[in-house]
Amino acid sequence: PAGDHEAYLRHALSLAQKSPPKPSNYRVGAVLVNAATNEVLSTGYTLELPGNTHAEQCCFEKLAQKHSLDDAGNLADVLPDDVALYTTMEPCSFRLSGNLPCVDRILKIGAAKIRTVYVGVYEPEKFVSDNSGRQKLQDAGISYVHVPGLEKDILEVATAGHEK
Ligand SMILES: Nc1nc(=O)c(N)c(NC[C@H](O)[C@H](O)[C@H](O)COP(=O)(O)O)[nH]1
Ligand SMILES: [Zn+2]
Repeated sequence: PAGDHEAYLRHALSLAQKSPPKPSNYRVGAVLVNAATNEVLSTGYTLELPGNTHAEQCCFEKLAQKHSLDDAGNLADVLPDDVALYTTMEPCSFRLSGNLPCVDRILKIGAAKIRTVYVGVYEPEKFVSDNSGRQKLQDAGISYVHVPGLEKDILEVATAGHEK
């Protein structure tokens, strides 16, 4: 039910608040859920893992570590059939750092397992003006759902490290 979606995004937003503010990125939180059982499989927030890491990336890498996988791209081997990714900001399709975008990380895991991506906000124009993630995910057969209602809170947290 729709109410659950907001609850998962609020959980992701609470994770985003743990992210150290930086002027060059956004503070984002992500939660990976087994949609059939509502079990939370993994969580992540921006910079949680060492390096210039994204929330979704941390979500995947933590779960890969838990399953002794050296490449999160192989998570399909250990994921249940109907997984949902909740992320406060839509997955990146390009990163100014040149690191692998999270849309590509999702596509590597595959639509057979990650069925739906729920996002709280679209990426603002500040760093990357034309996030093409939605189209790429939908083209791969992944449902892409914007969950309304938390935009103001999500953006406030996401941009806390930016010059006012
Ligand atoms: N969905 C999402 N999750 C994150 O954890 C995060 N930090 C961003 N941010 C998107 C933004 O486009 C990139 O942060 C900049 O493009 C700079 O790229 P780096 O982050 O340095 O790789 N987006
Ligand atoms: Zn990303």
